[in-house]
Amino acid sequence: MAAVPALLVMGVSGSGKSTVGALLASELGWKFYDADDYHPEENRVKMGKGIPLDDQDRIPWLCTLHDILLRDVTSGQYVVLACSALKKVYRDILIRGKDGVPPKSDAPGKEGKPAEVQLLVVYLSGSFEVIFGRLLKRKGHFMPSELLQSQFNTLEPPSDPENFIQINVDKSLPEIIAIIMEALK
Ligand SMILES: Nc1ncnc2c1ncn2[C@@H]1O[C@H](COP(=O)(O)OP(=O)(O)O)[C@@H](O)[C@H]1O
Ligand SMILES: O=C(O)[C@H](O)[C@@H](O)[C@H](O)[C@H](O)COP(=O)(O)O
Repeated sequence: MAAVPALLVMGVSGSGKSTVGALLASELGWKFYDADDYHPEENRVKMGKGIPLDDQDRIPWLCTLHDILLRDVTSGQYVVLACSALKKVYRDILIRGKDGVPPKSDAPGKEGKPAEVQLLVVYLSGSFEVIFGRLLKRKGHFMPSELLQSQFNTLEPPSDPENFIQINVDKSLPEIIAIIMEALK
């Protein structure tokens, strides 16, 4: 697999993004970002009330994350981002910024190619039952476990031609890290 300067660890709430992402960044010596830390207050309040986010809530947040990734990668900093990135269009925004948002039909065409972040997507997949069980045990987090079904409903697993690997969350953390390290060789 070609070398990439950025890893996106994605999946539904409770799939292990933050845990795997932080471990991986530490193992690789790369900078770690947790997308949860970049949600505006309104998004946190909304999720805290048990209301799922929609595209309007997520798109500005994803654009901010793209800007951070692009800034770091352009300066030679390698990064790991843990982010739900549930839909294909969300991952496109992380890669291409707002140019990843599908244009409105009357929008004029864009000249030139937008700046892209080359990333490998690590998709943490698992059953509703396993992940719900982990969320129930997780303490001190603003995300209510009742939102998990909406996360599964929104989820568009990555598929070709996206640059991705899929790992089942039934595996232990050391196994998951080893698989990702192998994919980076
Ligand atoms: N592979 C794993 N095996 C067992 N427990 C895990 C695994 N990955 C994550 N966990 C646990 O599951 C819970 C959810 O993980 P977390 O990283 O917070 O998920 P996310 O960031 O995707 O919401 C945490 O309590 C974490 O310790
Ligand atoms: O796009 C979203 O709906 C959110 O990003 C969501 O997917 C995320 O899961 C929350 O921020 C809770 O954080 P945890 O993923 O850590 O539960």
